[in-house]
Amino acid sequence: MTLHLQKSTIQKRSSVEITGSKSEANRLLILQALYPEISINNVSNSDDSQLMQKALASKENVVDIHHAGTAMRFLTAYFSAKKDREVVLTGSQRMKERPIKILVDALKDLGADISYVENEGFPPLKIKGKILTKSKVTLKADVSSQYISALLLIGSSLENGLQLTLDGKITSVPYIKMTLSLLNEIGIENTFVENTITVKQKQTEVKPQILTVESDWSSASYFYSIVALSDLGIEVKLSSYKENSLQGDSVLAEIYKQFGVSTTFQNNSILLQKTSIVNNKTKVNLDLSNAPDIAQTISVTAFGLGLQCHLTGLHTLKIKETDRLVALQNELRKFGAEIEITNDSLTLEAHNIYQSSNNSFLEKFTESISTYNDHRMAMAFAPLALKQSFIIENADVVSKSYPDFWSDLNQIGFIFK
Ligand SMILES: O=C(O)C1=C[C@@H](OP(=O)(O)O)[C@@H](O)[C@H](O)C1
Ligand SMILES: C=C(OP(=O)(O)O)C(=O)O
Repeated sequence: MTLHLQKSTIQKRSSVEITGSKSEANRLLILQALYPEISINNVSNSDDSQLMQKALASKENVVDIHHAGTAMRFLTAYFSAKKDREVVLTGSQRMKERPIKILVDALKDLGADISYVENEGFPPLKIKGKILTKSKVTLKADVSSQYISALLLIGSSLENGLQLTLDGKITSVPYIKMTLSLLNEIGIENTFVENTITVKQKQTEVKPQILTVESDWSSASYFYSIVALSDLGIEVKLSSYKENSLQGDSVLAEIYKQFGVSTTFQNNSILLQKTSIVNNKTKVNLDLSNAPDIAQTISVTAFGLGLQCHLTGLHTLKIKETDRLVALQNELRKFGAEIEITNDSLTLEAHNIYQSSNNSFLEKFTESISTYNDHRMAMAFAPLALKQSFIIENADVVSKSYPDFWSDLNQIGFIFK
């Protein structure tokens, strides 16, 4: 689907209900498969969570999780420890390029039987489930926290629990803490001290309980960007959110203050308001190693406001749905951005493209934005429609995390052709 976004203005006041966090949902779905006493409310309607549910219910020999990174990693651990189940776990072409050796080696150290079907170090994987007898393992922690969460999620079902030693600088830490908090919520004891995490074996039954998934903060980021690029006084209310979130991307509330957006927690909602005009001399300087999924949103917001911006801690972006650093560079340049990237950083120069008279830039702009099979490319660029009309290619990629994205944008005032 090619989407022609028209230059739009959003309503003065609007509200949007956002689907559950796919990160929380995919963890709880694994835990529910291990402990059926758990019920889950507000499961994400994202493709990634639908695929996780389908995979867990499947009796087939081949399980295909398409683009879903968390499903790939979490199910690798889950199937490894599932006695008498043999499965080939595969995914999209991109998934076959996303490394998994660190997790596979750690599981093998615990006793798992996993082999590579195509290329060493990458999916698809042939997994022969068995009882994992060992409990101590060391793994590299600077590539993806999902390998760590995958192990932690099955830790309490292992004979002797789990003791992980993390090697190197730990990346995406809030996602590891989210996993541990959810384990805590269902009564699984764990500790995280310096570089060692322990998960105790579950001795007693998990109590029947309902867990409610908070709405997705990464999805909220696009509304932060929309409000930041809108006029003073604009308000968008998002539900359902809480002040003490398990999601690291809730740091948005703090980050977007420098883009003139205030956040007020009200019952189960957040009210985003454009409360100040941003000085064009503002220099945005952020380390996003704890919140990699909002790097694209923040880059586009900074560009839309014409601000200088230097983002670091982006070393994981190259192995996500696409090489997000290259994708951002290619697409922001189409809008006239001066942007430089390294393997772990991105720098944007200040500009006054949108301040210059009569949208002179707009007339020059004919290209359309490529999305690289990456939902976040489509969603991060959409707010620029508040500045000018443009085309988004393969706009349906958004369904990976946020299937209702375009209808929600339409509801608040975005116009499409
Ligand atoms: O555990 C999770 O739910 C996630 C962890 C992060 O990945 P990395 O740890 O690979 O950075 C994040 O980018 C991804 O969208 C979801
Ligand atoms: C990186 C992401 O997802 P995953 O790694 O789970 O595919 C994401 O949603 O931005």
